[in-house]
Amino acid sequence: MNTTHSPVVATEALTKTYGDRVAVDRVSMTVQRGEVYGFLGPNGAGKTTTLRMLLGLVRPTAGTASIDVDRVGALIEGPGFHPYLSGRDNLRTMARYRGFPDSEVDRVLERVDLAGRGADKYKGYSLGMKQRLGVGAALMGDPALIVLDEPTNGLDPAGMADMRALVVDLARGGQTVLLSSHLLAEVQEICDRVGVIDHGTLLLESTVAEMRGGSSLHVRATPEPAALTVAMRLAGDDGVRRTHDGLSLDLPADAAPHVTRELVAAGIDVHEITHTERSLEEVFFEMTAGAATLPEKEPLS
Ligand SMILES: Nc1ncnc2c1ncn2[C@@H]1O[C@H](COP(=O)(O)OP(=O)(O)OP(=O)(O)O)[C@@H](O)[C@H]1O
Repeated sequence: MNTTHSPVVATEALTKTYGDRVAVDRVSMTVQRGEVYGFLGPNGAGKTTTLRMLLGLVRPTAGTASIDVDRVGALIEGPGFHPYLSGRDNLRTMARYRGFPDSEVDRVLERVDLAGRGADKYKGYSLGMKQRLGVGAALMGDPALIVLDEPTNGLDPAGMADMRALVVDLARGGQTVLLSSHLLAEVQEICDRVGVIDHGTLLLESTVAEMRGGSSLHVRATPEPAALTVAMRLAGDDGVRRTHDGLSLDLPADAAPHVTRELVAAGIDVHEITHTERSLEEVFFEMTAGAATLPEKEPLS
Protein backbone atom coordinates (compact mmCIF):
# COMPACT_ATOMS: atom_id res chain seq x y z
CA MET A 1 0.00 0.00 0.00
CA ASN A 2 1.28 3.48 -0.65
CA THR A 3 0.96 6.24 1.87
CA THR A 4 -1.48 8.78 0.40
CA HIS A 5 -5.01 8.56 1.69
CA SER A 6 -7.20 10.50 -0.71
CA PRO A 7 -10.07 8.30 -1.84
CA VAL A 8 -9.93 6.95 -5.35
CA VAL A 9 -13.58 5.90 -5.24
CA ALA A 10 -16.33 7.53 -3.22
CA THR A 11 -20.04 6.84 -3.39
CA GLU A 12 -22.72 8.73 -1.54
CA ALA A 13 -26.06 7.06 -0.86
CA LEU A 14 -25.75 5.21 -4.14
CA THR A 15 -29.04 3.48 -4.92
CA LYS A 16 -30.46 1.35 -7.70
CA THR A 17 -33.98 0.04 -7.88
CA TYR A 18 -35.44 -2.25 -10.52
CA GLY A 19 -39.20 -1.86 -10.33
CA ASP A 20 -39.89 -2.27 -6.64
CA ARG A 21 -36.76 -4.37 -6.05
CA VAL A 22 -34.00 -2.39 -4.32
CA ALA A 23 -30.76 -3.85 -5.67
CA VAL A 24 -28.46 -1.29 -4.02
CA ASP A 25 -29.66 0.75 -1.09
CA ARG A 26 -27.91 4.01 -0.20
CA VAL A 27 -24.38 2.64 -0.33
CA SER A 28 -21.67 5.07 0.77
CA MET A 29 -18.23 3.58 0.37
CA THR A 30 -14.68 4.82 -0.14
CA VAL A 31 -11.69 3.11 -1.66
CA GLN A 32 -8.34 4.57 -0.68
CA ARG A 33 -5.40 4.98 -3.02
CA GLY A 34 -3.10 1.99 -3.21
CA GLU A 35 -5.28 -0.45 -1.30
CA VAL A 36 -6.94 -3.70 -2.19
CA TYR A 37 -10.58 -3.18 -1.28
CA GLY A 38 -12.81 -6.22 -0.99
CA PHE A 39 -16.47 -5.79 -1.68
CA LEU A 40 -17.86 -8.77 0.13
CA GLY A 41 -21.35 -10.20 0.05
CA PRO A 42 -23.40 -13.24 -0.87
CA ASN A 43 -24.83 -13.78 -4.34
CA GLY A 44 -27.45 -11.21 -5.21
CA ALA A 45 -26.24 -8.77 -2.51
CA GLY A 46 -25.79 -5.94 -5.00
CA LYS A 47 -22.05 -6.04 -5.67
CA THR A 48 -22.14 -6.16 -9.45
CA THR A 49 -24.81 -3.50 -9.66
CA THR A 50 -22.72 -1.19 -7.44
CA LEU A 51 -19.59 -1.77 -9.52
CA ARG A 52 -21.53 -1.18 -12.73
CA MET A 53 -22.84 2.11 -11.39
CA LEU A 54 -19.31 3.13 -10.42
CA LEU A 55 -18.14 2.49 -13.94
CA GLY A 56 -21.03 4.34 -15.52
CA LEU A 57 -22.51 1.16 -17.04
CA VAL A 58 -25.74 1.45 -15.06
CA ARG A 59 -27.44 4.69 -14.17
CA PRO A 60 -28.07 5.14 -10.42
CA THR A 61 -31.64 5.67 -9.29
CA ALA A 62 -30.29 8.02 -6.60
CA GLY A 63 -26.99 9.04 -5.03
CA THR A 64 -23.61 9.68 -6.56
CA ALA A 65 -20.42 7.84 -7.41
CA SER A 66 -17.09 9.49 -8.15
CA ILE A 67 -13.76 8.12 -9.27
CA ASP A 68 -10.65 10.23 -8.86
CA VAL A 69 -8.24 8.72 -11.38
CA ASP A 70 -7.69 9.32 -15.08
CA ARG A 71 -7.91 5.74 -16.16
CA VAL A 72 -9.87 2.76 -14.84
CA GLY A 73 -9.49 -0.83 -15.95
CA ALA A 74 -12.33 -3.24 -15.28
CA LEU A 75 -13.26 -6.86 -15.57
CA ILE A 76 -16.96 -6.97 -14.92
CA GLU A 77 -18.26 -9.64 -17.24
CA GLY A 78 -16.53 -11.95 -19.64
CA PRO A 79 -14.90 -9.38 -21.91
CA GLY A 80 -16.17 -11.08 -25.06
CA PHE A 81 -12.97 -12.56 -26.43
CA HIS A 82 -12.98 -14.25 -29.80
CA PRO A 83 -12.56 -18.03 -29.29
CA TYR A 84 -10.61 -18.65 -32.51
CA LEU A 85 -8.12 -15.84 -32.07
CA SER A 86 -5.05 -16.26 -29.89
CA GLY A 87 -4.89 -14.50 -26.55
CA ARG A 88 -2.37 -12.07 -28.00
CA ASP A 89 -4.49 -11.30 -31.09
CA ASN A 90 -7.56 -10.79 -28.94
CA LEU A 91 -5.67 -8.21 -26.88
CA ARG A 92 -4.16 -6.64 -30.00
CA THR A 93 -7.63 -6.11 -31.43
CA MET A 94 -8.68 -4.41 -28.22
CA ALA A 95 -5.47 -2.40 -28.01
CA ARG A 96 -5.93 -1.03 -31.51
CA TYR A 97 -9.52 -0.15 -30.81
CA ARG A 98 -8.50 1.66 -27.65
CA GLY A 99 -5.45 3.34 -29.20
CA PHE A 100 -2.69 1.40 -27.44
CA PRO A 101 0.47 0.12 -29.16
CA ASP A 102 1.13 -3.64 -29.56
CA SER A 103 3.95 -3.29 -27.02
CA GLU A 104 1.24 -2.72 -24.42
CA VAL A 105 -0.20 -6.14 -25.26
CA ASP A 106 3.15 -7.80 -24.64
CA ARG A 107 3.54 -5.91 -21.37
CA VAL A 108 0.18 -7.02 -20.00
CA LEU A 109 0.59 -10.61 -21.20
CA GLU A 110 3.80 -10.69 -19.21
CA ARG A 111 2.05 -9.10 -16.23
CA VAL A 112 -0.67 -11.78 -16.11
CA ASP A 113 1.82 -14.55 -16.75
CA LEU A 114 0.51 -15.49 -20.18
CA ALA A 115 3.47 -14.39 -22.30
CA GLY A 116 4.36 -18.00 -23.03
CA ARG A 117 0.80 -18.86 -24.09
CA GLY A 118 -0.06 -15.69 -25.98
CA ALA A 119 0.01 -17.47 -29.35
CA ASP A 120 -2.50 -20.16 -28.27
CA LYS A 121 -6.13 -19.88 -29.28
CA TYR A 122 -8.40 -18.44 -26.61
CA LYS A 123 -10.74 -21.41 -26.78
CA GLY A 124 -7.97 -23.70 -25.60
CA TYR A 125 -7.30 -21.65 -22.48
CA SER A 126 -8.22 -22.93 -19.03
CA LEU A 127 -10.76 -20.89 -17.12
CA GLY A 128 -7.96 -19.41 -15.03
CA MET A 129 -6.07 -18.34 -18.16
CA LYS A 130 -9.23 -16.83 -19.65
CA GLN A 131 -9.77 -14.88 -16.47
CA ARG A 132 -6.14 -13.71 -16.41
CA LEU A 133 -6.45 -12.59 -20.03
CA GLY A 134 -9.50 -10.58 -18.95
CA VAL A 135 -7.41 -8.95 -16.23
CA GLY A 136 -4.73 -8.33 -18.86
CA ALA A 137 -7.28 -6.48 -20.97
CA ALA A 138 -8.21 -4.41 -17.92
CA LEU A 139 -4.53 -3.58 -17.34
CA MET A 140 -3.93 -2.10 -20.76
CA GLY A 141 -2.94 1.55 -20.49
CA ASP A 142 -1.75 1.01 -16.92
CA PRO A 143 -4.88 2.25 -15.10
CA ALA A 144 -4.49 3.59 -11.57
CA LEU A 145 -7.67 1.78 -10.52
CA ILE A 146 -8.62 -1.77 -11.42
CA VAL A 147 -12.13 -3.04 -10.76
CA LEU A 148 -12.58 -6.81 -10.77
CA ASP A 149 -15.97 -8.44 -10.32
CA GLU A 150 -15.57 -11.86 -8.68
CA PRO A 151 -12.17 -12.46 -10.31
CA THR A 152 -11.80 -15.95 -8.84
CA ASN A 153 -15.34 -17.12 -9.51
CA GLY A 154 -15.42 -20.56 -11.09
CA LEU A 155 -11.66 -21.09 -10.89
CA ASP A 156 -10.04 -24.20 -9.47
CA PRO A 157 -7.87 -23.80 -6.36
CA ALA A 158 -4.68 -23.30 -8.38
CA GLY A 159 -6.36 -20.75 -10.64
CA MET A 160 -7.68 -18.94 -7.57
CA ALA A 161 -4.25 -18.85 -5.98
CA ASP A 162 -2.75 -17.44 -9.21
CA MET A 163 -5.41 -14.76 -9.38
CA ARG A 164 -4.93 -13.79 -5.75
CA ALA A 165 -1.18 -13.56 -6.24
CA LEU A 166 -1.75 -11.35 -9.28
CA VAL A 167 -4.02 -9.00 -7.32
CA VAL A 168 -1.49 -8.70 -4.49
CA ASP A 169 1.22 -8.06 -7.06
CA LEU A 170 -0.80 -5.29 -8.74
CA ALA A 171 -1.27 -3.55 -5.40
CA ARG A 172 2.45 -3.86 -4.66
CA GLY A 173 3.07 -2.13 -7.95
CA GLY A 174 1.00 0.83 -6.69
CA GLN A 175 -2.32 0.13 -8.39
CA THR A 176 -5.55 0.41 -6.44
CA VAL A 177 -7.70 -2.69 -6.71
CA LEU A 178 -11.42 -2.89 -6.01
CA LEU A 179 -12.67 -6.43 -6.21
CA SER A 180 -15.89 -8.15 -5.32
CA SER A 181 -16.06 -11.57 -3.80
CA HIS A 182 -18.42 -13.84 -1.93
CA LEU A 183 -15.43 -15.66 -0.43
CA LEU A 184 -14.56 -14.53 3.04
CA ALA A 185 -11.25 -16.33 3.26
CA GLU A 186 -10.15 -14.73 0.03
CA VAL A 187 -10.97 -11.22 1.18
CA GLN A 188 -9.31 -11.91 4.51
CA GLU A 189 -6.18 -13.04 2.74
CA ILE A 190 -5.63 -10.35 0.13
CA CYS A 191 -7.60 -7.23 1.04
CA ASP A 192 -6.57 -4.26 3.15
CA ARG A 193 -10.11 -3.06 3.68
CA VAL A 194 -13.50 -4.54 3.21
CA GLY A 195 -17.03 -3.36 2.62
CA VAL A 196 -19.69 -5.90 3.55
CA ILE A 197 -22.90 -5.73 1.55
CA ASP A 198 -26.06 -7.75 2.05
CA HIS A 199 -29.50 -7.19 0.53
CA GLY A 200 -28.20 -4.04 -1.13
CA THR A 201 -27.10 -2.43 2.14
CA LEU A 202 -23.50 -1.75 3.14
CA LEU A 203 -23.38 -3.23 6.63
CA LEU A 204 -19.86 -2.23 7.48
CA GLU A 205 -16.70 -0.79 6.01
CA SER A 206 -13.40 -1.20 7.82
CA THR A 207 -9.94 -2.65 7.63
CA VAL A 208 -9.84 -6.43 7.68
CA ALA A 209 -7.85 -6.26 10.93
CA GLU A 210 -10.42 -4.00 12.62
CA MET A 211 -13.29 -6.10 11.43
CA ARG A 212 -11.88 -9.25 12.92
CA GLY A 213 -11.63 -7.41 16.18
CA GLY A 214 -8.75 -8.09 18.52
CA SER A 215 -7.14 -11.41 18.96
CA SER A 216 -7.37 -13.48 22.11
CA LEU A 217 -5.32 -15.85 24.20
CA HIS A 218 -6.80 -19.16 25.10
CA VAL A 219 -5.54 -20.44 28.45
CA ARG A 220 -5.99 -23.86 30.00
CA ALA A 221 -4.81 -23.67 33.62
CA THR A 222 -5.64 -25.20 37.00
CA PRO A 223 -7.05 -24.54 39.47
CA GLU A 224 -9.38 -22.56 37.25
CA PRO A 225 -10.88 -20.20 39.86
CA ALA A 226 -7.41 -18.95 40.74
CA ALA A 227 -6.52 -18.69 37.06
CA LEU A 228 -9.67 -16.65 36.49
CA THR A 229 -8.66 -14.17 39.20
CA VAL A 230 -5.23 -13.65 37.63
CA ALA A 231 -6.71 -13.47 34.12
CA MET A 232 -9.17 -10.77 35.17
CA ARG A 233 -6.38 -8.78 36.78
CA LEU A 234 -4.42 -8.93 33.49
CA ALA A 235 -7.18 -8.56 30.89
CA GLY A 236 -9.83 -6.68 32.89
CA ASP A 237 -13.16 -8.02 34.13
CA ASP A 238 -14.75 -7.69 30.70
CA GLY A 239 -11.71 -9.08 28.92
CA VAL A 240 -12.08 -12.68 30.11
CA ARG A 241 -14.61 -15.31 29.06
CA ARG A 242 -14.98 -18.92 30.14
CA THR A 243 -14.85 -21.38 27.25
CA HIS A 244 -15.71 -25.08 27.31
CA ASP A 245 -12.17 -26.01 28.27
CA GLY A 246 -10.52 -22.92 29.70
CA LEU A 247 -10.40 -19.14 29.58
CA SER A 248 -10.30 -16.72 26.70
CA LEU A 249 -8.47 -13.45 27.36
CA ASP A 250 -8.76 -10.39 25.10
CA LEU A 251 -5.01 -9.91 24.83
CA PRO A 252 -2.55 -9.93 21.91
CA ALA A 253 -0.23 -12.82 21.11
CA ASP A 254 2.81 -11.08 22.57
CA ALA A 255 1.15 -11.00 26.02
CA ALA A 256 1.45 -14.80 26.29
CA PRO A 257 4.83 -14.90 28.13
CA HIS A 258 3.67 -12.32 30.68
CA VAL A 259 0.37 -14.13 31.27
CA THR A 260 2.23 -17.41 31.72
CA ARG A 261 4.69 -15.88 34.21
CA GLU A 262 1.89 -14.29 36.26
CA LEU A 263 -0.10 -17.52 36.40
CA VAL A 264 2.92 -19.57 37.41
CA ALA A 265 3.92 -16.94 40.01
CA ALA A 266 0.46 -17.37 41.54
CA GLY A 267 1.06 -21.12 41.90
CA ILE A 268 -1.18 -22.04 38.97
CA ASP A 269 -0.37 -24.89 36.56
CA VAL A 270 -0.45 -23.75 32.92
CA HIS A 271 -1.33 -26.65 30.64
CA GLU A 272 -1.75 -24.74 27.42
CA ILE A 273 -1.70 -21.19 26.13
CA THR A 274 -2.58 -20.47 22.52
CA HIS A 275 -3.31 -17.44 20.42
CA THR A 276 -6.48 -17.29 18.31
CA GLU A 277 -7.91 -14.71 15.96
CA ARG A 278 -11.52 -14.38 15.04
CA SER A 279 -11.93 -15.23 11.40
CA LEU A 280 -13.69 -12.85 9.10
CA GLU A 281 -16.18 -15.64 8.59
CA GLU A 282 -17.31 -15.57 12.23
CA VAL A 283 -17.64 -11.80 12.10
CA PHE A 284 -19.50 -11.92 8.81
CA PHE A 285 -22.06 -14.40 10.01
CA GLU A 286 -22.59 -12.48 13.24
CA MET A 287 -23.13 -9.37 11.18
CA THR A 288 -25.44 -10.72 8.51
CA ALA A 289 -27.51 -12.55 11.12
CA GLY A 290 -27.70 -9.27 13.05
CA ALA A 291 -28.87 -7.45 9.95
CA ALA A 292 -32.27 -9.06 10.27
CA THR A 293 -32.77 -7.18 13.51
CA LEU A 294 -31.66 -3.76 12.22
CA PRO A 295 -34.33 -1.07 12.47
CA GLU A 296 -36.65 -0.58 9.50
CA LYS A 297 -35.20 1.70 6.87
CA GLU A 298 -36.83 4.94 5.91
CA PRO A 299 -38.55 4.81 2.54
CA LEU A 300 -36.33 5.76 -0.41
CA SER A 301 -36.76 9.30 -1.59
N1 LIG B 1 -30.99 -5.68 -14.79
C1 LIG B 1 -31.63 -6.10 -13.70
N2 LIG B 1 -32.98 -6.16 -13.66
C2 LIG B 1 -33.64 -6.56 -12.56
N3 LIG B 1 -33.03 -6.94 -11.41
C3 LIG B 1 -31.68 -6.90 -11.39
C4 LIG B 1 -30.92 -6.48 -12.53
N4 LIG B 1 -29.59 -6.55 -12.20
C5 LIG B 1 -29.55 -7.00 -10.92
N5 LIG B 1 -30.78 -7.21 -10.43
C6 LIG B 1 -31.14 -7.69 -9.08
O1 LIG B 1 -30.46 -6.89 -8.15
C7 LIG B 1 -29.98 -7.65 -7.07
C8 LIG B 1 -28.46 -7.47 -6.91
O2 LIG B 1 -27.82 -8.11 -8.01
P1 LIG B 1 -26.25 -8.05 -8.26
O3 LIG B 1 -25.96 -8.78 -9.52
O4 LIG B 1 -25.78 -6.66 -8.14
O5 LIG B 1 -25.72 -8.87 -7.01
P2 LIG B 1 -24.29 -9.48 -6.75
O6 LIG B 1 -23.98 -9.18 -5.32
O7 LIG B 1 -23.33 -9.01 -7.76
O8 LIG B 1 -24.56 -11.01 -6.89
P3 LIG B 1 -23.89 -12.07 -7.89
O9 LIG B 1 -22.57 -12.39 -7.27
O10 LIG B 1 -24.88 -13.21 -7.81
O11 LIG B 1 -23.84 -11.41 -9.23
C9 LIG B 1 -30.40 -9.08 -7.34
O12 LIG B 1 -31.58 -9.32 -6.63
C10 LIG B 1 -30.64 -9.10 -8.83
O13 LIG B 1 -31.60 -10.05 -9.16
